[in-house]
Amino acid sequence: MQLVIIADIDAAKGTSTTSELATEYADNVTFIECDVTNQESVEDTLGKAKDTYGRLDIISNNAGAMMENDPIGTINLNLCGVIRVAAVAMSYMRADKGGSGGIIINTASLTGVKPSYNCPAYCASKSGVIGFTRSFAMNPDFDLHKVRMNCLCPGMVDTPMIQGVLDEDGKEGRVLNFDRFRYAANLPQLKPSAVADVFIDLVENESKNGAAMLITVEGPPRDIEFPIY
Ligand SMILES: NC(=O)C1=CN([C@@H]2O[C@H](COP(=O)(O)OP(=O)(O)OC[C@H]3O[C@@H](n4cnc5c(N)ncnc54)[C@H](O)[C@@H]3O)[C@@H](O)[C@H]2O)C=CC1
Ligand SMILES: CC/C=C\C[C@H](O)/C=C/C=C\C=C\C=C\C(=O)[C@@H](O)C/C=C\CCC(=O)O
Repeated sequence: MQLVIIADIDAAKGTSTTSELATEYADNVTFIECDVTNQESVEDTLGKAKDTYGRLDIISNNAGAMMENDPIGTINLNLCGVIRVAAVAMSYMRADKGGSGGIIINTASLTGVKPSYNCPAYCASKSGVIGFTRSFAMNPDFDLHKVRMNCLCPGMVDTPMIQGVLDEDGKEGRVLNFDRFRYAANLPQLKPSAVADVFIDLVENESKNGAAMLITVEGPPRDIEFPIY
C-alpha cells in the first residue's frame, strides 16, 4: 500500500489538497504543516512521518519560490531547504542505519543550467540544487546507505507560482523585469503532469542516480549532460 504525507507551509492549501485526494485514497494521505526553512519543523515533520508509517521510501523535495526581492531568503528556501530535508530524511532512510534505502527527488529548474538575468538568486538556488544532487549521488557510501538522489529541471510549468508572480503586477519585485517575465510566461508551458511523469520514471528506474532531468515543451525529457573536467 502507498502511504503519502503532504508537507507544506500553507496549511489551508495543504489541508484542502489532502481532502481532495482522500476522496480517492481515503486515509492513505495525511497533511503535516512544515516550514523547510526551519530545522525543528523539518525534524518534527519527518519524525511524525516515520512514526505514522514506519519508514520513509520516497522524498519529493519540492518546496520553492521565486522572490528576487529577498535573494538570501530565496537561497535559504530553495537550496538550504532541499539540503535540510535531505539530511533529516537520510537519518531515517539509510539502509545501514535501520532504514530501507529509497530515493530523494529534488525539484531544480531549467534555470539551474540556463541563466536568466531576471531572477539571478532563483537561478543560483537551482544551480545549487543540481550541484548538491550530483555530488550527493557520487558518494561511494551509496553502497551502504542505498538512497538514490536525482533532480528535475523543468522549464516553465503552469502552476500557481507563475500565476502568483503575474498577479502581483511586478510591484513586489519577485522578478527583476516584470515585462520580460510576462513575455516568457506567455510562451507555451508544461503541464504539471509532465513533471510528475518524470518523477515516477525516476522512482521506478533504479539505475538512475545523480541524474538532472531536463523537461521542456520542446521535446521528450532527457538527462542533462555535463562536461567532465
Ligand atoms: N512553475 C514553474 O515554472 C517551475 C517551478 N519549479 C519549481 O517547482 C517547485 C514547485 O513549484 P510550483 O508548483 O511551480 O509552485 P507553487 O507555488 O504552486 O508550489 C510551491 C509550494 O511550496 C510551498 N512552500 C513555500 N515555502 C515553503 C516553506 N518554507 N516550507 C514548506 N513549503 C513551502 C508553497 O506553499 C507551495 O505549496 C518549486 O521548487 C519551483 O521552484 C521548477 C521549474 C519550473
Ligand atoms: C523567470 C523564471 C520563471 C520560472 C522559473 C522556473 O523554474 C523555470 C522557468 C524556465 C524558464 C524561464 C525563463 C524565464 C526567463 C525570463 O523571465 C527572462 O530571462 C526573460 C525571458 C525571455 C525574454 C525573451 C526576450 O527577451 O526576447
